Amino acid sequence: MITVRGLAKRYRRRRVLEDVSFTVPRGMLTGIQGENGAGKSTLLKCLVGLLKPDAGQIVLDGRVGYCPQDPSLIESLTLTEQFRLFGAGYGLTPDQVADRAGTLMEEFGCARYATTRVDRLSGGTRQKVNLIAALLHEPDVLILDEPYQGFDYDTYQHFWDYTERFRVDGGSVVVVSHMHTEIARFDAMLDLAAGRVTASGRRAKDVVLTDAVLTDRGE
Ligand SMILES: Nc1ncnc2c1ncn2[C@@H]1O[C@H](COP(=O)(O)OP(=O)(O)OP(=O)(O)O)[C@@H](O)[C@H]1O
Repeated sequence: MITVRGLAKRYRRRRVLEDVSFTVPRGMLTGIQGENGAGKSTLLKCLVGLLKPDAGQIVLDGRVGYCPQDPSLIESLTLTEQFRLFGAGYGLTPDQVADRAGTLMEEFGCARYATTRVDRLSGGTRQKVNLIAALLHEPDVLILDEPYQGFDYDTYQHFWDYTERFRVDGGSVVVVSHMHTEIARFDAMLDLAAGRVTASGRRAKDVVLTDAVLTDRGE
């Protein structure tokens, strides 16, 4: 579960997030949309602790997998080495990393690049590595910033299948998406504009933060 209340963030005098509040219950797939520069990536970076908000509270339950908009990969490492490094950061054993990375590379169609250096990969394959790195430790909460840029059609479909399974298994997912054709996939959509979010979609009421949610959580 993700709970955000009264989040505010500015860069010097540029106020990007004014007062953002929402919740994403377990088993829910929520999109975030908004025009370029609306603050979507800023919001996600605050969620995962890469940016310190100026005000507000964030509660994330469980392990978090974060896929940044721009892959933060080490160019000179092979995929296997890259995942070993991420795995160590997550506290996984080398055997756990090998097992999990092997499965995910097969699933996302990049196993043949296991011993290829990152700087020799195509843009779409780099993006697969970026996504796999976020999934390696079997997170409970997924925070994905335009994760499918450059994916071929099969991988794109596979991404949505994976996300759907993750959601059905009780995970919480937030995806920044500009793909209006995909809007029906989301349980709810958060529109970010002028530093605030409004919710739409079939489960819009479930992402609106109410005092009841906060009371349930004992806050
Ligand atoms: N480190 C930074 N320092 C100063 N301003 C920044 C910084 N990062 C982002 N900004 C500004 O904050 C605003 C929000 O940026 P952000 O990247 O969060 O938007 P976005 O909604 O993700 O955009 P896009 O759809 O283009 O990815 C923009 O005006 C951007 O120029």
